[in-house]
Amino acid sequence: MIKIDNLPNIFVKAMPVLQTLENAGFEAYFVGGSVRDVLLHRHVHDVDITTSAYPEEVKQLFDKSIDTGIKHGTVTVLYNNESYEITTFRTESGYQDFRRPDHVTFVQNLDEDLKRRDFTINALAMNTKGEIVDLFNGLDDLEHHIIRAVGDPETRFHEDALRMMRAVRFMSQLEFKLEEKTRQAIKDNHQLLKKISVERIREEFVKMGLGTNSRQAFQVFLDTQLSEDVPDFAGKKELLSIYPKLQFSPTMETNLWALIILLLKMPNERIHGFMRDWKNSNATTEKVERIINLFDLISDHAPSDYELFQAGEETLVNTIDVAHILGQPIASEALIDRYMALPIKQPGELAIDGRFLIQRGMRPGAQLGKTLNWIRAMVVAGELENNQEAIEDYLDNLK
Ligand SMILES: Nc1ccn([C@@H]2O[C@H](COP(=O)(O)OP(=O)(O)OP(=O)(O)O)[C@@H](O)[C@H]2O)c(=O)n1
Ligand SMILES: [Mg+2]
Repeated sequence: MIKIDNLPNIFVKAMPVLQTLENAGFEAYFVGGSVRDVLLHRHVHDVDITTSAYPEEVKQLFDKSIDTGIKHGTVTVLYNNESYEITTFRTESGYQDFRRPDHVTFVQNLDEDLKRRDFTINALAMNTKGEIVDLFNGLDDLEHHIIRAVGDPETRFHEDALRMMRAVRFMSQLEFKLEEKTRQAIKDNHQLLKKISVERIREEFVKMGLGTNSRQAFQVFLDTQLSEDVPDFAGKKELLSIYPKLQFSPTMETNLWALIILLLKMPNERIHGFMRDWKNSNATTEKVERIINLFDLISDHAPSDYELFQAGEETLVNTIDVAHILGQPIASEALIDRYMALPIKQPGELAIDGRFLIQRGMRPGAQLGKTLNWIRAMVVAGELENNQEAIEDYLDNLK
């Protein structure tokens, strides 16, 4: 049996939680992503615990707990200022709608619990001694970098169709290959994805897009027809097939969306609806629109200092990144240098504000806004010094 020595601190800190369960006569294991990631020497961001104890029994053993998903057997326990999700061994049955089990059945052993998990590499468990339980050759698949469904892939995808998106997401994040039967089952069942909420699909899509192997994963996303069953991608395979041929992968969510929008050759007035279809936040949508606007502007002409100022640093850097990924020649260093040399880089850096103009006797209103914009433009253009006295002199001379 494989045994991990020198467990990362996140496991060491959680060990007393497992020990508490064991001391009370229950079984307890780390399971899922944390076990996979420690074996891959990847960063472990959280640990999930599975146990033979029923939720009520778990709650009795710890001072502080929250019923996060008690219907599905999950209790969140607070221990030493950390929170841990503890889920009772369970199977799932009766998948009426291809997304969430109708009901869960608690089971008495770990084997039954591991059987219903999505991929062999996610069906590994680890006990308090650091020993790995591997019922489906997950260790072998980890070693050979293979994503393979546990047991029958069709059954796994009918239980939860989101798992098909998880398959390509893990391909991208872990740089793994997709086992042939698992791939075929996705191809045969991609339309089940229609039943899944856009929020859940988006989460996996973004993780795929930002993974280090996103271009290879995207190719499989297209080949298996998964792309036909996500918002606004149906019938767009040809345009999207550029993605796997790009030189680099995006590392920011806003830039991923901007790339997709540009590849889809989307008219500007469609962007808002597209982002809404994917249930993106207004904040993300606004950032993406700013990137597209600047991209269009830069493609059209060399931006003026004021246009660079209006774009702002974040949008400028992101737009340069997007252009770079698309292989568009763009004088990125010169643009950054020019931006850095601007007398002011943000509206708030102007030496005066509206209040200052009002103190000088201007009335609040549209004219005041125009004057402020005008002064700002003069300062950005380097035609007026950014200090109160210079600006006052300038305004006095206008009279
Ligand atoms: N649709 C799903 C979602 C999750 N799981 C199981 O629940 C575990 C935890 O799920 P989750 O945290 O969503 O994924 P992780 O594999 O832990 O990956 P991540 O690092 O993104 O958290 C998975 O490893 C897998 O065993 C599953 O079988 N089917
Ligand atoms: Mg996880």
